[in-house]
Amino acid sequence: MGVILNIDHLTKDFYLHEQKKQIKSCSNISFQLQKGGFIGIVGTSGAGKSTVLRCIYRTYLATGGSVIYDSLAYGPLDLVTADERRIIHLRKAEIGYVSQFLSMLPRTTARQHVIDAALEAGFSQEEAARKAEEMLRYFRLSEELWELYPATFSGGEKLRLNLAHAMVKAPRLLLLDEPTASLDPDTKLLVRDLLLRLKEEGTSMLGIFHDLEFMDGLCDQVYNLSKGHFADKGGMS
Ligand SMILES: Nc1ncnc2c1ncn2[C@@H]1O[C@H](COP(=O)(O)OP(=O)(O)OP(=O)(O)O)[C@@H](O)[C@H]1O
Repeated sequence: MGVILNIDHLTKDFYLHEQKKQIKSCSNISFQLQKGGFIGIVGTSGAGKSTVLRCIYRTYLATGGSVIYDSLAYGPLDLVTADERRIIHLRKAEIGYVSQFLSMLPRTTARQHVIDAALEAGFSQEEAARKAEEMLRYFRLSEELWELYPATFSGGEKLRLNLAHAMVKAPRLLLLDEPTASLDPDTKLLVRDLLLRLKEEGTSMLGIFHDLEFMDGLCDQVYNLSKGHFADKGGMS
């Protein structure tokens, strides 16, 4: 199968200019994700879990180390140093990211937001519209909301829209930052089923979840960031 993501001594420091203070967000993180694999990330609060995902997605620029991603478009590429144009292409076509927070253009309806993601991934207009509907239905976003701007949606509605937006692309690599944090148990199960389906279809995934039960049977390995090594399946070793 091979390795899709090789993270080597990844380090991110922040310098707070006003306080003249250096913050170590994550230090010397090294692990590999196999193609089609699913690694769950655990660790104490503040250990740097979100920072690692953001450095991979390049919303944060790492201060040290490398993140070699075996891309379809360019072959093996260091996401820490890759030029912005390539990063933008990979986000559109290959790498998905879901967090608890919705980020979208202000005057875009819920339906259009998901269609845009499918178009970016290369689907035709007709396919994009069909796939967007399928995802919105799957995540049970009420049809009454489809033509509205999501600014007024509830937390759970925003999250379900986020999931539809990320998953409509069926990305090659999916980064999940606590995507189920504010969901009810039924919707959590929907997310879990879809992640299992994506896994069967070959998507490689890296996810932060606080719910260890949710991770059970989904993740092949659990990486404990605070301890810097792979933990038992329960994630607590
Ligand atoms: N933009 C930023 N500027 C300054 N410090 C930051 C920034 N982002 C993260 N940090 C710091 O880096 C450390 C790690 O944060 P991060 O959000 O990655 O932790 P986490 O393991 O995901 O925590 P939690 O489980 O509580 O969400 C924290 O001390 C945080 O304050």
